[in-house]
Amino acid sequence: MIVLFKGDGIGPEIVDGAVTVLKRVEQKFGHRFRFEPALIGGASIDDCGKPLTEDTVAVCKQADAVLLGAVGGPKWDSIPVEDRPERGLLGIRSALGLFANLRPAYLYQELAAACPLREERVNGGIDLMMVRELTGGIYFGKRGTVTKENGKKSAFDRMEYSEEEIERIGVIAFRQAMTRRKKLVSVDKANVLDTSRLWRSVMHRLSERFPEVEYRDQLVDSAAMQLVSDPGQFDVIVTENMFGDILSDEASMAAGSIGMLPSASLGDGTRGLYEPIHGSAPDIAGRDAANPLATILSAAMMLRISFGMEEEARAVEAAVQSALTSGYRTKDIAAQGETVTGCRKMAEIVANAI
Ligand SMILES: NC(=O)c1ccc[n+]([C@@H]2O[C@H](COP(=O)([O-])OP(=O)(O)OC[C@H]3O[C@@H](n4cnc5c(N)ncnc54)[C@H](O)[C@@H]3O)[C@@H](O)[C@H]2O)c1
Ligand SMILES: CC(C)[C@H](C(=O)O)[C@@H](O)C(=O)O
Ligand SMILES: [Mg+2]
Repeated sequence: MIVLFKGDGIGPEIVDGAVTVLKRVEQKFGHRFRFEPALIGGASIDDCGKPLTEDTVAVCKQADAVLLGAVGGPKWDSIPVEDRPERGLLGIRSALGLFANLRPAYLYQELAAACPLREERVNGGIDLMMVRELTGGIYFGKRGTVTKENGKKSAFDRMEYSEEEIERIGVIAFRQAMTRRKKLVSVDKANVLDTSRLWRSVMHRLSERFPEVEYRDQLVDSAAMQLVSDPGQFDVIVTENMFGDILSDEASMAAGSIGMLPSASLGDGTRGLYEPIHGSAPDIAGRDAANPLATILSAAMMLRISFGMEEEARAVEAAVQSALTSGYRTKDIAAQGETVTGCRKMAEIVANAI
């Protein structure tokens, strides 16, 4: 069973696109997926006042996989942070124990013109895997706002990591590297933060267990710079929650658009949550202008990881490649003068190419 969280903004449009493709996979390969629609984020707030309910969490715990569009938008921006749509997303990641977030960034040759980096920076190709810790760090630490004696406020967000949390994400990253080009960069801020120094010492220990992996550490500010100056050098990057959030949006531009980057959030078993890395894009919502490919590629990751359907996953990825090779472009990936295809049509083109 697949829980479908359409969410907010462009969420319904891009999830519909992914479902169009999954229905084609059913037809072509003789499967039958059971889709279970559920509410999260602003859609859930509008329905019952909460961004995620216990009943919804219970349904997700019964599921094989969860496919999510995006949450959030201006309508809910003035709600206190604990009740905002984004809390629903953090809540489901945490409730399902999804500590490992895999965010592959790949530049399709056809999209080189859409990439804002100069050609010589990307012509060696870009194919990297960001492994982001997802249920710890500053996102989940103690936080608060206090009023001081002088009447002014002070706020804090605490960042904490245990060795166990670092080790389990590190193991995932080293294993990813072993299945790829065997290069791993761990990104931290060890020249300032204690959490980063602990992070680094655990990664060093792990690197002895994976001697075939060429390992190095890099400070986050320098990594941010290198991601735009020479993105092709990276194979696997492992980093903590907030650095990974920021660096993956940055890496998406090396791939041409944030509308191209899928993700898988995983825990100990095969159940996963699959979602594009981008948000609800309120500026283009409801206009059939969103790029559905990140969500479609997330569905491909779901087929591969949660359902063990390698052939089907490859068929979806090949269909995305074929749509791009045939010249179809949503607005975000269209170079000057290229014809623009809408969200629904793009999904149909991909589905028909399977
Ligand atoms: N996983 C999630 O659900 C998630 C992720 C990030 C942000 N958000 C939320 O989304 C809301 C909007 O955030 P934001 O504007 O900072 O980031 P965003 O990722 O929604 O949008 C940033 C820019 O990228 C464009 N964009 C994003 N996805 C696109 C797609 N598929 N096709 C074409 N263009 C696309 C948008 O139009 C916008 O110009 C906020 O409420 C934020 O909290 C949710
Ligand atoms: C919406 C927000 C909570 C989320 C995050 O920061 O993890 C988003 O930016 C993402 O990248 O999935
Ligand atoms: Mg983000």
